[in-house]
Amino acid sequence: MLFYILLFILFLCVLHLLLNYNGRARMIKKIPGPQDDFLVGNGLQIIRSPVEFMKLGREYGKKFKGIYRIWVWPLGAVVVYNPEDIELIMSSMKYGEKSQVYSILRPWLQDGLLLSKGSKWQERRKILTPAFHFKILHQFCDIIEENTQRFLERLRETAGQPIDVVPVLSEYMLESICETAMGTKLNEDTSGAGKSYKQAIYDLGHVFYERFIHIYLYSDFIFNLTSLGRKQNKHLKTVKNFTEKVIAQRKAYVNQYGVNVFDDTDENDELYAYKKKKKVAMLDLLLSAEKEGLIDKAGIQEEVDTFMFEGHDTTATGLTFLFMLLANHKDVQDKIVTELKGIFGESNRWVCMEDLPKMKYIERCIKESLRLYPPVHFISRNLNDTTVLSNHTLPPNILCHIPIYELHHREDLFENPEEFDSDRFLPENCEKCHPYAYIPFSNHTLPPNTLCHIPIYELHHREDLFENPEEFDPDRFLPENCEKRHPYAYIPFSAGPRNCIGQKFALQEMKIAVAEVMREFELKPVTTPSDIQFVADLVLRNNGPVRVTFVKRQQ
Ligand code: HEM
Repeated sequence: MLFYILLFILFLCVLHLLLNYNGRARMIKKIPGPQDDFLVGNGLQIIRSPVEFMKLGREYGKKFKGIYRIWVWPLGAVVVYNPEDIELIMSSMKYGEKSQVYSILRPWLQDGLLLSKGSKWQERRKILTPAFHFKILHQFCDIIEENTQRFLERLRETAGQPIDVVPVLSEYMLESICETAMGTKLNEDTSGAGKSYKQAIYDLGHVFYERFIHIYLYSDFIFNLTSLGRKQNKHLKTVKNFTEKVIAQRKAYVNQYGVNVFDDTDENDELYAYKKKKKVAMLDLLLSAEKEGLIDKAGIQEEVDTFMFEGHDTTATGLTFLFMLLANHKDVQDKIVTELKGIFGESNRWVCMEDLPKMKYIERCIKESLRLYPPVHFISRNLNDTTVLSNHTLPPNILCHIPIYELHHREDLFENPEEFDSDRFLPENCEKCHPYAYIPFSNHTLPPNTLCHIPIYELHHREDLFENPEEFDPDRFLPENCEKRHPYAYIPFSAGPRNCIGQKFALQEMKIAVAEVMREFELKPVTTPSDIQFVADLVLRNNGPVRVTFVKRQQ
C-alpha cells in the first residue's frame, strides 16, 4: 500500500514539474507574480466571487509594478500596465489579435468587429468606419436630443428623490444606439423586448464571468454539458431574437421608403454613401454592403450584436460613474453651469453639434471620469510571437543597455548600497523609492501565444502617472497637463488601429447628456465613491445601485 502511495506522490511530483517547470513556464515565471500552488499554479487563487476577484486585481495591481504574470497550465498570462509596454502591444496590428479569453464571447458576438481578426476585421472596419464620420454624427445630434428629452422626463418624475441611475441610463443609452445606429425607435416598442434584452445581457455577464475563472469550462464540449451552458443558450436566444427584430424592422423600412445610400455617388468621396436627404443608420451601410455581396445575413447579425452591446453598456456605465462623481463635487457642477451659461445664455434651445467643441470643461470632466472608472476596464491580446517587454521606450535602431547592477548600486538611490539590508524592502522604505529604481525583472522575454491582459483600471490609477490618482480632478486634462503624459498612460477607448470605433459618438452622447441634465438639475450625493465595490463583469459595475438625487434648479 505504502508503495502505491509513494508511487502516486512521485507521479504528482513529476506532473507538477512537467506542468509548471517546462520551458514555456520557466520563461513566463521570470516575471514577478503571485506565489504558485502545487500542480495548479495560480489556478485556485483566481476562483473567487466576482467582488473578491476585482479586489484581488487591485491588490496585485498595487503590489507589482507595471507587469506581473499568472500561470495556470497551459495558459500563461502576463498582465501589463506599463505605458511603454502597452504602446508596443497596441500601436501596430502585429498584436491585433484578441486573446483566448474573448472566445467566451464568441457564441454571442461571433466574428463581429470586436472579435474578428486579419482581413475580415480590416474589411469590416472599412465598411463601418464611415458610420461615425463627423457629418453622420452631425445628423445624429437631433436623435440623441430627442432621446435625452425623454430621459429628462423620467428624471422630472422622480426629482428630489434618490434614484438608482443604472437602469435609467441603460435604457436611455439603449434607445439612443437603437435609433442612431440601427434606425429603430425602441421607445415605441410595447412588447418589452428591450427590457428583456438588457436583463439577458446582464445575466450573460454572470455566465461569462463563471466561465472566465473556471478554465476547464473553456472547452465548448464540457461547457455545453453544464447548467451554465444551458443558461447561456437561453439568454442568447433572448438577445438574438431582439437584434433579429431590429434588423427585420430596418429592412422593412428601407424596402418601404428606400434609403438609397448610393445616391449621388462620387467614388472618391469616402462619404458617398451618405449623400442623400434621409438620415442613414449604420445598419443601412451593412444592408447595402449585403446587396453588394460584401457581407451576408450572419455577418450583419454579428455586427448588430456587437454594436448594440458595445454601443450602450459602455456609455451607460460611463455616465453612471460620471453623475455619481458630479453629485459628490458641487464645485465641479458650479463650473459646468458657468460654462453652459456662456454657451446658451438664458436660452433653453437644444444642444447642437456646434456647441460640443465649446464644452471644454465638460469634456475634461468626462475624461477624468473615464480615467477613474474606465467602463472597459480590462482588455486582452494574444502575443503571437516571442516578445520582449521592457520598461523603457527607445528610438529605433539604437542599442540601449540597462546596467541593472549599476542602477541598484547607486548611492543616491540606495543608502550604503553595498550593504546587505533586507529592511530596505519594508513597505514604508519602498514608498520613498522611485518605482524604476529597482527593476530586477525588466526586459522580459515571453514565449509565443502568451495571453497579454491590459488592466486599464490599474493603469489609470498608477500613482507615478497620475498624482493623487483617487482624486477627481478634471484639470488633469488641461492641454498643458496632458502634454507631459505618456500617450499610452490614458486609454479608456484602447489605442492604436484596434481602438474604439465609436469613441467620438460616445463623447457626443455623453456631452449632450451632461449638458442637458446640468442645465435643469442640481445633483445631490447619495452613493459616494467610497461606497463603490466593483464586481467582475464585461464592463465596470458597482455591486449594487448607484444612487443620485436630481433636484430641479431654480430658473
Ligand atoms: C464610453 C464609451 C465607450 C468606451 C469606454 C469604449 C471602450 C472601448 C475599448 C476599450 C475598446 C477595445 C476593446 C478591446 O480591445 O477588447 C472598444 C472597442 C470597440 N468599441 Fe467601444 N467604447 C465605448 C463606446 C462605444 C460605442 C458608443 C460604440 C458603438 C457605437 C463602440 C463600439 C466599439 C467596437 C465595435 C469596438 C471594436 C473595434 C475593433 O476592434 O475594431 N464603443 N471600445
